[in-house]
Amino acid sequence: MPHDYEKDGAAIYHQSFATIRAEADLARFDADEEPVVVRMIHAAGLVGLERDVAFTPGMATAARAALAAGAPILCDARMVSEGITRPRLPADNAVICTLNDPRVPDMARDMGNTRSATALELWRPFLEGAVVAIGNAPTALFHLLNMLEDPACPRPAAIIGCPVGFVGAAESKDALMAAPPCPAVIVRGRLGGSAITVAAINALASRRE
Ligand SMILES: C/C1=C2N=C(/C=C3N=C(/C(C)=C4\N[C@@](C)([C@@H]5N=C1[C@](C)(CCC(=O)O)[C@H]5CC(=O)O)[C@@](C)(CC(=O)O)[C@@H]4CCC(=O)O)[C@@](C)(CC(=O)O)[C@@H]\3CCC(=O)O)C(C)(C)[C@@H]/2CCC(=O)O
Repeated sequence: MPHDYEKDGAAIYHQSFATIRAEADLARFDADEEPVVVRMIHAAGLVGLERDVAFTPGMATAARAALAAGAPILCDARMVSEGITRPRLPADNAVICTLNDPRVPDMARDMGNTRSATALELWRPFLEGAVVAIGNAPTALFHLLNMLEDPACPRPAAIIGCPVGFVGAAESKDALMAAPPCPAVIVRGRLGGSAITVAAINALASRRE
């Protein structure tokens, strides 16, 4: 007997988002934030994630405006940059991931840091007004915060700071929210990851759903 299952992609999304809106407590999010949180929950398959999502005031509005104005999107990992749905982007925005640049391994050895963190040194020409998406590497978020301690370092328009894991993830996100250098959103604690981060970008790039 063949399995019967939903085969219409739009219907699957519709049903998922309706389930999330029925089950999650989204009351504290504004109209620009709510669709972002819905997509983050959707990517993680985890109602309850909303309790750990923290925006600085106006972050979602600022990120939407930056993307509409053509801001580049700077990603820590290819898993993030590859997940961004290009047709959603409002201004054919550049999506940049420098992790696999051939200069990075030698630079990382010289800097004594991970490739993920070191790759951010190649962001400097693109950083002003950019939307940053860090979904994997805690060291990348820590290094970005260190770069931005220099007042001469160009400022991004917004940071999605959702690295994941057990070493440095919670600490790097706490550091971001303790002194945000620009509008930011995080998922507190160990939770995070490339899929959740991509989902946030894809929501911010879309008209409200
Ligand atoms: C310590 C690292 C962590 N990686 C995690 C989780 C995942 N990483 C995957 C993959 C495929 C990649 N991770 C690298 C970024 C690699 N991961 C690290 C580093 C060693 C250090 C980063 C850091 O601590 O901040 C890092 C290498 C580096 O020198 O920077 C990756 C580049 C490794 C590689 O393939 O060379 C690669 C990224 C590929 C890309 O997309 O461009 C996983 C899929 C794991 C797997 O393969 O099993 C997974 C994905 C998680 C996600 O949602 O993004 C952690 C948990 C973040 C961990 C850091 C924290 C910890 O607690 O250990």
